[in-house]
Formats: sequence, structure tokens, C-alpha cells
Amino acid sequence: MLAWGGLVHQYAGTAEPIRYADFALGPGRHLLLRGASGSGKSTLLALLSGLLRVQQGELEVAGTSLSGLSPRALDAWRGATLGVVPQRLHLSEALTVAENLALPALAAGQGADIARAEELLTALDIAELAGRRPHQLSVGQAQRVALARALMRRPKLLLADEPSASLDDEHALHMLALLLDTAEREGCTLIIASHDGRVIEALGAREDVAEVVLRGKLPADRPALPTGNRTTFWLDEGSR
Ligand SMILES: Nc1ncnc2c1ncn2[C@@H]1O[C@H](COP(=O)(O)OP(=O)(O)OP(=O)(O)O)[C@@H](O)[C@H]1O
Repeated sequence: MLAWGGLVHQYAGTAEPIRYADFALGPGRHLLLRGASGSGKSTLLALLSGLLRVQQGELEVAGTSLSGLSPRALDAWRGATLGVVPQRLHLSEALTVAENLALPALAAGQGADIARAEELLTALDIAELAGRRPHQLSVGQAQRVALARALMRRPKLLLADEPSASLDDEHALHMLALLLDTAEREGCTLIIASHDGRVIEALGAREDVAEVVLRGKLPADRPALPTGNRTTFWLDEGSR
């Protein structure tokens, strides 16, 4: 479902590349991606989403090798394969909930799938909110809408970036459970990027969640360290 090898990314104007130790996620498993600020989480998420092109190494996501795809092919692949719940939800204030859900299809040049929107709003228990605008929603309701929007095109991968940020304990754990339940029901692989201790603790108890920890400040000669279903990765900072 998800694997990379020899993956290296270097931003223009920087002295050293970011190197990711090899990794493969088995079928039926989800992934928690965590690491200190600057350790390369956002870069990895952007690579996995096809927002950054692979410069070096192999990256396979949902059966597709992203390494050789053109920007246009990456755009098409992303829309058909990936659902994203961003940290800032980016719901359009000018549109109702139902209209927000229609956006992914419209952006892909397709008609709005009203039946799919109704199905998701019902499954996420927010059917009565279809006519509201985002500012008329609670934080938790807005997150459900963003989750529904991410699922509109039946993605194979669901990516949630810091889903518990700005939520209290009860809502944070509820959101996590909702993401896991929804991923199971929809049959998609969940990738959560988080440095929230509540999320790390809750997911650490689950056998079906693998964990990648990016650590930017450790020596370069430390290899990947598999510990059960945990895998710790270090960025290669040998010459920094
Ligand atoms: N556009 C860019 N140009 C140059 N360097 C960048 C760029 N984006 C990120 N970097 C650098 O690449 C490294 C990894 O950054 P990245 O944003 O992936 O880390 P992160 O783990 O997501 O951090 P945070 O948790 O603070 O968002 C950092 O050293 C950062 O300064």
C-alpha cells in the first residue's frame, strides 16, 4: 500500500538533503507519522501526496510508483487516490456544507455526486447540517465536514494532518476514533501526522497502526530500528 526506498529530498538553496530510511506499510495497517519540528514530516506528506516530486529514490503509494509521474499525472493520481483532512480545514465560507462537499468533483471536472454527499453526511451523523455555512458549525462538526469532503471521491488513502490540534481531550480522542472507524468502513489506509501525546498514546495501543518517528538530530550511522510494529527513522544528518 505504501513503501519507499532510498528516498531523498533536497530543497533548492539548502546545503543538505533530507533522507528517509526505507519503509513499507503492510496491507490492512494504518500509519502514525511523528517527529520533532523540522524533522521532515511535512516534506514526507507532500511527497506522499504528490505535491512534491520525487527527486531521488522510489516511492510507491496505493500501487502507483510516484517516482516517474509528470506533474499532470500526479494531479490526476492525487485526486483519484488521496483524501486529505488538512490541519486548517479550508472549508469555503461562501458555500454551504453540501456545496463544500461537491468541490472535489467539480475541481476534477466531474458533476457533483449528491448521493455520495448524503451518504457521508449521514454516516458521519451531520446530515442535518447540509444547508449550513462553515461559520455556523462547531469545531467538531467542521472537522466531520472536512472528513466527508476528503472521502467524496472514495480515496484509497486518507491523510489527516494534526487532526487533534486545538481539540480538548474528549474531542481529540473522539476525532481519532472517528478517523479510524471511518477508514475501516471506507476500506482506506489512514495516515495520521501528529505530535500530540494523546494521539500517540491511543494509537500506540493498536496493533493495526505502524509508527514512523522522524528524528532530525541523531547520528547518521543509526539505521532504521524495527521494534515490533514500531519503526524509528532517523534523518541522515551526517554532514550537517
Ligand atoms: N521550502 C523549503 N525550502 C527550504 N527548506 C525547507 C523548505 N521546507 C522545509 N524546509 C526544511 O526542510 C526540513 C524539514 O522540514 P519539514 O517542514 O518537512 O519539517 P516538519 O517535521 O514538518 O516540521 P514542523 O513540525 O515544524 O512542521 C527543515 O529543516 C526545514 O527547514
